[in-house]
Amino acid sequence: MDYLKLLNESQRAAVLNTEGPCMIIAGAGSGKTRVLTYRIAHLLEKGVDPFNILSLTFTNRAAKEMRGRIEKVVGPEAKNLWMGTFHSVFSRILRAEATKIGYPSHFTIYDSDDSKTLIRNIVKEMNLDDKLYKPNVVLGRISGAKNKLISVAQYLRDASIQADDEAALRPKIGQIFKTYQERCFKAGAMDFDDLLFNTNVLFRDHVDVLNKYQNIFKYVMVDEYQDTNYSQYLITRKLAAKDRNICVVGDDAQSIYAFRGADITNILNFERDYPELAVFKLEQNYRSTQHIVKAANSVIKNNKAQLRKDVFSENEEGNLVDVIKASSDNEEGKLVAHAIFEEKMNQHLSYEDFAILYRTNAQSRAMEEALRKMNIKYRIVGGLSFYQRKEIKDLISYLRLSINHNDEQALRRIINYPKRGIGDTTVEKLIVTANDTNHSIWEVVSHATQLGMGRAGVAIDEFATKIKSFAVVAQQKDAFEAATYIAKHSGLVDDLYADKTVEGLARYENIQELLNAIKEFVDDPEKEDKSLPAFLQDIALLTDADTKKEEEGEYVTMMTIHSAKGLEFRNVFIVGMEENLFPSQMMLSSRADLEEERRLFYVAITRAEKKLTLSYATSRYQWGNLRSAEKSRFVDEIDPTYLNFKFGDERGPFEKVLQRKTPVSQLITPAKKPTVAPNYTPSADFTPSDTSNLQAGMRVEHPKFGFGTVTKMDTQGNSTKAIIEFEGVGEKTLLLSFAKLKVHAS
Ligand SMILES: Nc1ncnc2c1ncn2[C@@H]1O[C@H](COP(=O)(O)OP(=O)(O)OP(=O)(O)O)[C@@H](O)[C@H]1O
Ligand SMILES: [Mg+2]
Repeated sequence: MDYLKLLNESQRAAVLNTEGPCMIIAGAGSGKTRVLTYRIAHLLEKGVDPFNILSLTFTNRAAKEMRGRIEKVVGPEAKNLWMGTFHSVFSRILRAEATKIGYPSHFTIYDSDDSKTLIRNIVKEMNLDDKLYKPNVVLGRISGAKNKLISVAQYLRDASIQADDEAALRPKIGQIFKTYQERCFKAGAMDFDDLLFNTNVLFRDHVDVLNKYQNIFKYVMVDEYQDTNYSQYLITRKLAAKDRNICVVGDDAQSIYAFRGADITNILNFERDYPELAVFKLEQNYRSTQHIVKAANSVIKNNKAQLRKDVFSENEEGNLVDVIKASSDNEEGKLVAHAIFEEKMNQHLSYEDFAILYRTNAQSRAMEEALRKMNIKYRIVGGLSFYQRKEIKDLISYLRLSINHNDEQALRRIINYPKRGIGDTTVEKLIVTANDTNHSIWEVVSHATQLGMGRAGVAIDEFATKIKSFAVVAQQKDAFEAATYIAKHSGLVDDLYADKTVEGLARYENIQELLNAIKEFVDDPEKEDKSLPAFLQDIALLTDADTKKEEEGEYVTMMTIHSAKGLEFRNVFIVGMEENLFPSQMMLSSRADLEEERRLFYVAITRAEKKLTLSYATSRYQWGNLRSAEKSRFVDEIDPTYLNFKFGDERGPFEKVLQRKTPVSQLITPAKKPTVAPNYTPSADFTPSDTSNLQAGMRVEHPKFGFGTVTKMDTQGNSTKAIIEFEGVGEKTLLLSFAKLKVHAS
């Protein structure tokens, strides 16, 4: 019971109070997540079966971390806990039960790109004005409705739930919504919101299923409860209705997802639903210095809508909050980069101790440039992730279509990629036929020759045959073997391979990287299901905050404030503290919006443990124009006793750094070598490459990297990697089943 010693009195009380409904609404850094973690550990110690505990977190990463901590207390049993985001836990349940609500168990999960493309297509098919019916706007409306559990029928019936401008400006949103749902259903696909919407449908229409899960989840816990929407609220309420062992933790002052339907009334509803509720208050912040906590308090007290809390810290007083003023966004980047470098050197820190937070992803560019110039390594969380790249989406579409032939978005993406003579008109024809006859596009595709599609018919037929053969492979092999097979036989690899530009090579390497990721998935002892559908589900459910690439070394973390929720860093920089940027221009028209923006600032401040720095620029490029900018009102809301202004003209320590004659270079990792061998022309034909006897020391040739020597072979399971030092290019790790290599005598 050592873990109980790691808690203060109120935290301990909340941990020990395992039975019945319980709510902890408490300030930032007060140990809410810690309480949840040890509460679960405590339940397990008391003998509760891990299979009976459900814990819902904000990101999959948070779940993983929590599981790790619990494992330290109770051992490997922690693996059996149900943990993850709402979307990942409930998609797992939907997989098992999908057929009950008319979906295939291998349903596809549409990401927001798929959803928007589908909407764009529907708008086109309906001959509507695409400037009025922008995919973003339409998807926003559809998503808003689903999060409130409003069905298409209800939406069409009840004009009062439509937004103000709809009747006049966009009267067809309801119709688009209807077609969109029909098309998703026909494609055997659910979008993100459907995962929650359909879980509610499942539990509403199938009492036996609901009972089953009520009996499984004897204890339900939700972190970041302030950011749940109505649909999530209802799911947890239904699940907990039998045993009423539900514990939610959150902080109303950190509610930042109203735009996605998060609803603060869920906290009030909770009190109404469970009159026997035990409420715990935590007020001591363990994360931050006193100055940081006080600065945060002075900001949030400007909000009218909030539950009263007195958050205090008994940590050291700490540094004042630095405020950096720069003359431009580029200078801001430079000053921040220098401040990071300076602080790291003076305090003997690691780059891992630093985070740069911004309001929108677009702000990362100037920061990245500055960091790169200083050779400070950084990693961006979220943003355009690996899985959104074109070539990756192409291969994933092949994988998806092999698993679910009805997947319309996947099919449209690759039916003529690589080119196989199925032109746009043919594709249009297929879609019209599918819509007119109420079939899925695949059903039309697989009967193309009967439908008299002419010459294209043959190509379509071949395509269908290919996909069917992929399905067979996917059924028999693990995710890695299946994906490698599909990558090769789809023609995609050859197509990328034929592109000899630097970008082409990068795309080719990305495909390799995806296969590496699948290999890792298959080799992960924690994954029970190694099949292709399991892998696809895994990646479909990554949240923005999950897309951090795990790389060796020390990196400064960069991300939006939204993604930083729940995290903590020793040193935090909040950049772009300017009017119209933060608070965002779009959030200035109502008090509610402005208060949400202020809560976002509160979240940002409270991520810092020891030191907080705010920065702003007096001019900035936005949409290609240089604009003058003004310091954010939020800076002025902080009690000036806690601030230390560092103006551009009295830079002091900065000046010294800026003038330093690059001693910095000694810390620099050498610039990346080019990835294409310089002045190299292939000496041979690479098609029949036999690498079965490849060994360290052998000399090889690669059509892009040129000549090299094998330094190491690495076999794991049935996959072998060769580590090769290429002349003029450097070391590369290649998967043998995939690499085109010619072996020369050593
Ligand atoms: N009783 C305690 N003794 C020492 N450290 C603690 C204690 N409680 C919490 N902490 C530490 O304080 C930090 C903040 O805790 P935690 O992340 O659980 O807070 P939180 O309330 O979930 O914060 P947020 O509102 O940002 O989600 C963590 O580093 C945690 O380990
Ligand atoms: Mg937390």
